[in-house]
Amino acid sequence: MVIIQKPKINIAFQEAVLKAKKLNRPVLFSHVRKIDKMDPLFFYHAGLPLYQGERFYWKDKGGETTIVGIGSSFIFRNDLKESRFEDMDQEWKRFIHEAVLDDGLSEAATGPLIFGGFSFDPSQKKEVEWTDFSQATLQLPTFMLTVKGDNAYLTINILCSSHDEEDIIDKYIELINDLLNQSSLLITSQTLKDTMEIAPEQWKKTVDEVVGQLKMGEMEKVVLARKLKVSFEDSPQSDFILQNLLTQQPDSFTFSLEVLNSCFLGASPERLVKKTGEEIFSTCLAGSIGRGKSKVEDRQLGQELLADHKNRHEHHLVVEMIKNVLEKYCKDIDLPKQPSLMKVRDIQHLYTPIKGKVSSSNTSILKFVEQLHPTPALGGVPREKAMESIKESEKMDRGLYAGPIGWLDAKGNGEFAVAIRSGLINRNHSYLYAGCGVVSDSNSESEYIETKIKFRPMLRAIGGHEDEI
Ligand SMILES: C=C(O[C@@H]1C=C(C(=O)O)C=C[C@H]1O)C(=O)O
Ligand SMILES: [Mg+2]
Repeated sequence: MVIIQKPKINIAFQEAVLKAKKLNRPVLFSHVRKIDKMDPLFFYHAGLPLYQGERFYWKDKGGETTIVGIGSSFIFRNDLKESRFEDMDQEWKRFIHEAVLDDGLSEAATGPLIFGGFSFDPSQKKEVEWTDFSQATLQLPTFMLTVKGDNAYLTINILCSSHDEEDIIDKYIELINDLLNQSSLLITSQTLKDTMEIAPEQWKKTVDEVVGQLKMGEMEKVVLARKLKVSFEDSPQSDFILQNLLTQQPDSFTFSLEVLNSCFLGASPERLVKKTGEEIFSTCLAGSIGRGKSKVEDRQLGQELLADHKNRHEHHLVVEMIKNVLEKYCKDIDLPKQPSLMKVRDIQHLYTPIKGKVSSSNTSILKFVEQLHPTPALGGVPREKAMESIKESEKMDRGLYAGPIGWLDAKGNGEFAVAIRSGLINRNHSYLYAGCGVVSDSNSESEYIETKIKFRPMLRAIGGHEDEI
């Protein structure tokens, strides 16, 4: 049983309250401590009764860092089209500048941290299912569990106002002790009523039209996506879907972002960018083929993908673009000459990891997010033209799908994945998204099948069956 005791926190907390009174504006108090390791899903689920709509979950691809946030001490929202990354960066820096940090550990991904997502295209007309999200929605959790290997850390973030009394800390200590001592994991499943593909034939026609434009040399690549609408008997719990994603897609970034009545979640194989101190990591992931039924068939398919001209072209465009961005802001770049294969449960991809060191230590992770998003793995080449084409031909709001999702801490560390293999839950409905890179030698039927495979991870996780589409 973990018990957090008051006296240790008290002095720093009083300092924050006094500072808020002196400045006459809210001041963040953030306390970090090491705790006994616990299952992050237990912690997430413990927050369900009191904090549904204010939780998040993040596990990185290698399972090295898991972060769970419960309760929202502050929510950073931005609806500006042009400057949302820069604004968020500035706002976050200002916010933590005045904070009182009670943190003797200085571990990455602990202490004040914001987690959230950016929409794919802020100039897209918003559809009703995305109402709960802004173009940038990042949450500073009240209680946060960070698990790294065998170590676990608890962060408490309290936004002290000038009217707060020093004893409000008691309320938080009581709440966190309840959350930490949750002893059972009773996650309820839900019944899926109906699954509907949105205009599949129309989508194939659109792919044909775009292929026509690509053949005329108007663009080199456009990523086209489509969606599935799923209805449930009752409003589904994100806990259930998350639990499935964690067990069914162990080699992916797994994320859940609950905001008001919605939850956006998924299991993506694709890193956009990670920053640890001075080090920058990104991933070029594009070009796909299914998994084989046997080891031999699987290896053959992998070899076929590595040798396939159309897929290599799709991939190459992504490598060139990410390389250009890293060359602008980094030194000591390490980029393999040839792609390798990344295999996840349902699909294999061409994969080229890339890393470097920031040339100037004040280049923030959000600068990289701004420069990289959208890579040609989700947008296209040339970027602006492809974005216009997507808006015109897809006729849907991608919302947070294909956008950057992840976290940054007060020390400048962070990681963002590309929010693919994902879906939105909104009351009794869920919307799943999948896309594919269209190039001049694409075939609409094969691209359709590729998106079908990419729906599978989410469809399975929400309790559906792959034959349903
Ligand atoms: C667009 C998606 O995936 C992207 C497209 C890929 C492709 O077309 O080969 C491969 C990986 C992802 O970068 C998706 O999963 O929705
Ligand atoms: Mg493809």
